[in-house]
Amino acid sequence: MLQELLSGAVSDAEERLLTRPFASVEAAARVRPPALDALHALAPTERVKILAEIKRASPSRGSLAAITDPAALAVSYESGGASAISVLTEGRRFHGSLTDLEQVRAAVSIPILRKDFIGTPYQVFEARAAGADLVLLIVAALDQSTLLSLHDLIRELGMTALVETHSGDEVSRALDIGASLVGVNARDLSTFELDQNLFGALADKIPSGVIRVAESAVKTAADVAHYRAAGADVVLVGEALVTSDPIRTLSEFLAV
Ligand SMILES: O=C(O)c1ccccc1NCC(=O)[C@H](O)[C@H](O)COP(=O)(O)O
Repeated sequence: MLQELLSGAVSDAEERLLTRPFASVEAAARVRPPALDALHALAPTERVKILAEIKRASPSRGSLAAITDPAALAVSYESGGASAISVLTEGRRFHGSLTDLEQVRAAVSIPILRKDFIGTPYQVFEARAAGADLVLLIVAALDQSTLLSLHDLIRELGMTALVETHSGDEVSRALDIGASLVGVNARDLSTFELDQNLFGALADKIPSGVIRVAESAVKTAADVAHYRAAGADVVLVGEALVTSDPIRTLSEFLAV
């Protein structure tokens, strides 16, 4: 499933390349105002931070929320206290787009993550051109040299990579490329199985100085507290926010 999601996202980008050549996207990326400092926004503090996701649908859960106005939802996230916003831009299974990201960029002043299946430099330039400050790199989807070169490009463009892992070996690979922001996804992206204890099992492998992000499977404030107790600096939440009153839910989650 993961390789299918990656190859679908890469071929959709190849389709866009036909009408928006590489050089013009790269130029648009390089002339944007500097990216926001996501490492500062997500830095560890005495309180857990929330990376709030705009998620219409997913392969594991189907349709979640209509979200006709992603910018309005992003404004709610920002006013509810989210530290950064994740925008799922994958179209086939998550029903997102780069237009969503552009609209969110115009509406909020906190960092924005392009959450997608990234496998090529073109997609990284697209992210920056649309206003992203962070880009997701999924270790399981990429060989080590591609992971390193995409990570270097993200940094060269002044952005931050959220390097996502799902095993101890993947955490080692993330640290080997010099990741400063490492996520542990409770969701196995091939089987969709959720393991809320995986973050706690891997957190010790992530050294201090590297920001630790617990991803997925948060339904309640108790779930946020579970991740916080296991060492999460940041918790990434999608479904629980898009299927509730986000401001109320964020206030419960941030009270942990
Ligand atoms: O959510 C899915 O079904 C999914 C399937 C395959 C690849 C990625 C998938 N989701 C991306 C995510 O990692 C989540 O959207 C994110 O961590 C938030 O998860 P949740 O709070 O459980 O909605």
